[in-house]
Amino acid sequence: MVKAAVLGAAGGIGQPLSLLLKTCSLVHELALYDVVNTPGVAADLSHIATPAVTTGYLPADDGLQKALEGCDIVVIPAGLPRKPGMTRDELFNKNAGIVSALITGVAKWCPKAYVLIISNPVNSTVPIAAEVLKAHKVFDARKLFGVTSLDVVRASTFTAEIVGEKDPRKLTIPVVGGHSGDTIVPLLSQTTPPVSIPEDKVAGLVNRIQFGGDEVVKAKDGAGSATLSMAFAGYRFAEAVLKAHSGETGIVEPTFIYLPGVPGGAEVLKQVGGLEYFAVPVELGPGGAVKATNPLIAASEAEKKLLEVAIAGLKGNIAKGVEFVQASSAKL
Ligand SMILES: NC(=O)c1ccc[n+]([C@@H]2O[C@H](COP(=O)([O-])OP(=O)(O)OC[C@H]3O[C@@H](n4cnc5c(N)ncnc54)[C@H](O)[C@@H]3O)[C@@H](O)[C@H]2O)c1
Ligand SMILES: O=C(O)C[C@H](O)C(=O)O
Repeated sequence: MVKAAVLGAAGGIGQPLSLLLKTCSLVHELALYDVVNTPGVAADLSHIATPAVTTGYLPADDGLQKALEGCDIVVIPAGLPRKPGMTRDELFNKNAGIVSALITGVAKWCPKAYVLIISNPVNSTVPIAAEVLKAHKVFDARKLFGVTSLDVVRASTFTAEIVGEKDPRKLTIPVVGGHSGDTIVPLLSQTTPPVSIPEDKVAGLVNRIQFGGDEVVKAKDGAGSATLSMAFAGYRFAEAVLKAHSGETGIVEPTFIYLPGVPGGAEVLKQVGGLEYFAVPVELGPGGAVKATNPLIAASEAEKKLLEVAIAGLKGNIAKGVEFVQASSAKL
């Protein structure tokens, strides 16, 4: 029996993501938590004829505790989205506190759950989550994931457009680094099956993958950022974790992880100047991350330059998250 919780379930991502989880045959109980509107969202979803029993919780009456108790997987899209002109880092001041409070709940009530962080800035909110779990002595790096799947989905979609592949799902592209602008590094040279991208199109394609989020923020014109494509991508990653949990083998998905705590992570860490967090394709198993793969060694010269820029950007983002928790850890 698998219990899943969505924290931030009434939001733009939370609602469609909860809908997809409600239709997932690997989920038996679905708990929706938000500071608003979850009773309505849960009532609505509960009429769908699938087995997952769906309940909604608000902060009152120990709602977070009730949502999290017994959870096997917690997906967190709670927090503010960007408006045009903002960077993801500008969300830090609001979202850092939201994520650390929710992870404190995870540490207390479901410390063994897989935790999938969607809330931005992912480059900092994942280190925040890790530090909170460490402070509570329940940190298992194999179960904490920064969800970078939207970058992977975009890489397939935009590359397919350029090479004339009608079904983007056929293209697998390792996207590594972090989740913001030039910390996102698509390793197009390692696309499988191999594709031939016209040389004059490569830089534009890389830029579109790195700044795809801005494209949506701009188009939504003040009404938020990617929600539907994110729900698709977040569900894809959650389903991968659940399939691996149920024993399916051979599942590999890129995700932003704490390298020192994942088998194979030390190899990647050496290659990224000692950064402790980095997204790489990760093999998943019943306990979460089984092995971090290292596609960086085979990066092309141009990709190595992109990696240098990503590493420099990530350093500050990661330190900011770690320092936020260390400065406030007395309050946890
Ligand atoms: N990782 C990614 O690739 C990715 C992609 C898209 C968006 N995001 C991020 O996901 C987050 C959510 O985006 P959205 O478009 O769904 O925003 P939204 O504003 O539509 O929804 C956020 C929800 O979080 C809830 N919330 C706020 N504080 C909370 C708390 N303390 N506890 C529980 N719930 C709380 C809000 O009530 C709201 O329902 C943003 O930070 C956004 O930047 C990440
Ligand atoms: O761009 C954003 O702020 C949301 C998200 O991180 C995205 O990549 O779409």
